[in-house]
Amino acid sequence: ARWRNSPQYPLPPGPKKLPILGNLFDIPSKGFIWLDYIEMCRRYGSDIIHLSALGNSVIVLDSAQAVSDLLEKRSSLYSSRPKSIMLNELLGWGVINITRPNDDIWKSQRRIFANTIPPTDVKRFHTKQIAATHDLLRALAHSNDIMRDLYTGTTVLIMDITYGIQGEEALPFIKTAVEVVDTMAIAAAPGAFLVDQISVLKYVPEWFPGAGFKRKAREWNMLRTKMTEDPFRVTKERMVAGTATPSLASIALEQMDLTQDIAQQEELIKATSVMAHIGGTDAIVATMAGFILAMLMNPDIQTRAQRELDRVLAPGDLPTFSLEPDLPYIQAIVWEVLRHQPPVPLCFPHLVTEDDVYSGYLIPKNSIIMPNIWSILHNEEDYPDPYRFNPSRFLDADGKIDSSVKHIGPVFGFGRRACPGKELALASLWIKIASILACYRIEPVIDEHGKLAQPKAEWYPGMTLFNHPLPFKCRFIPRSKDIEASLDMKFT
Ligand code: HEM
Repeated sequence: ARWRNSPQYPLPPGPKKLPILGNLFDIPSKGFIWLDYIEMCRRYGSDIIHLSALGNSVIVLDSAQAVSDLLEKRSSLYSSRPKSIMLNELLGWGVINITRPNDDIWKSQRRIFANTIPPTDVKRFHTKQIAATHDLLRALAHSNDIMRDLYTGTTVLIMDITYGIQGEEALPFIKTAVEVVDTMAIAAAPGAFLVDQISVLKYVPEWFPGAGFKRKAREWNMLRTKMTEDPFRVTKERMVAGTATPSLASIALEQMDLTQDIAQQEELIKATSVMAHIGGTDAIVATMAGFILAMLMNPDIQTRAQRELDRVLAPGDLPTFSLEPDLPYIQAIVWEVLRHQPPVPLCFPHLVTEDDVYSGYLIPKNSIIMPNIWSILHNEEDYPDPYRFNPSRFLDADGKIDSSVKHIGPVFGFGRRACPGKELALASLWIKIASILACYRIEPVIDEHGKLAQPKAEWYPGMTLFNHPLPFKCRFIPRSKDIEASLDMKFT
């Protein structure tokens, strides 16, 4: 085993372990696994439980307190990542920030992020965010595939921010990106591939019965290379030609230390860029789709948001970032969408690098730590009636932001590993949500009997670490023709 028991402290509670296999059959593997883990913690009456499977030690943390005590306050111990053979080695993703152990390569990539997308200066991307939002508004006017339009809009923006690849030029990159993110989500889920439990399996030849994972891995690795190399090449060519616009990749390339190994620095920038592309797409699309569903299911909330916008905007105007302080209800909607359906409900697993003791329990070195973000954001004490979609929970009696309500920070992870795209993501979501509500009434489609067909609001039920809605249909009905001029288009 890669971890060991201690004679002094017991392991945290958890299901009974079988010899060798441990809890292999207790580990949830069907979908919505965050709910299974909540249930398991309840069963053992503990906000920290222990599981093991074929030599891996897994700790599930179920409360804000435990997560803060360990992942935040003891961040130096709890900020590595488990090694996934499927994801890191066979698919080749071991080079990017999110999968990297807490080594120098990881630190360098975080530094590139901090220098090129600084959380204190997301303003530098406001113009790009507004342009992408207006493109999305135009696309939604005639949308017959909302998910596709949300993906397109999100990818176009992140390609601009990451590589300076703008508008329609970005479209060819989208197909690869969608496929890649799916493969990563499947490969990253603990227990998804047996190869991660039994590492010698990686040497099995591809044609061997049962070695389908190797064929998959080879195809998925080719996709990764394509997604990493193609856009980076474009940025470099443009820099040479003098036609590049500022982007994460171009700024980082300009900031390279020419006295050091250039090839090595380029590899780091390439990895940071593809990471931004991946991190900046899927969670935003899931959140936007979740927002649209929430508006369809809660027409009164939509009406209240539109009233707030109508009080602040002149007819024909679209929201700008300077209006943020005047639109607290829109802010509350953004937070509530993220809280109600967090896009990455079990975070990305952390790894503890030393033996530790917490609440009288041993946390063995090399344990995989799974903080349950879903559970933290559905805690009844912090968020009464947590399954109800209710943006007002973030506001006081005067409709202002109530600073005593717990912030949705956990949705972006913890400690030194916390999402470096947080501020960029919140700004993108805010402007898109405010603008869609200003421009359109979101309505169900009309069925063959002439009745409003309320969508079912279903979420992907398979085994994945990413929580996202299944495709659905709705109508975007322009609220006023006055906006046509701002968008430079005609609605009909
Ligand atoms: C709604 C949007 C987003 C959500 C909910 C989200 C959530 C998360 C979460 C939960 C983690 C894991 C943190 C941890 O392990 O403690 C993470 C990591 C990360 N995210 Fe995001 N993210 C979002 C958008 C973005 C964007 C826009 C970018 C980049 C432009 C980005 C880049 C990253 C990177 C690079 C990491 C890895 C950090 C590391 O391992 O050091 N994310 N994100």
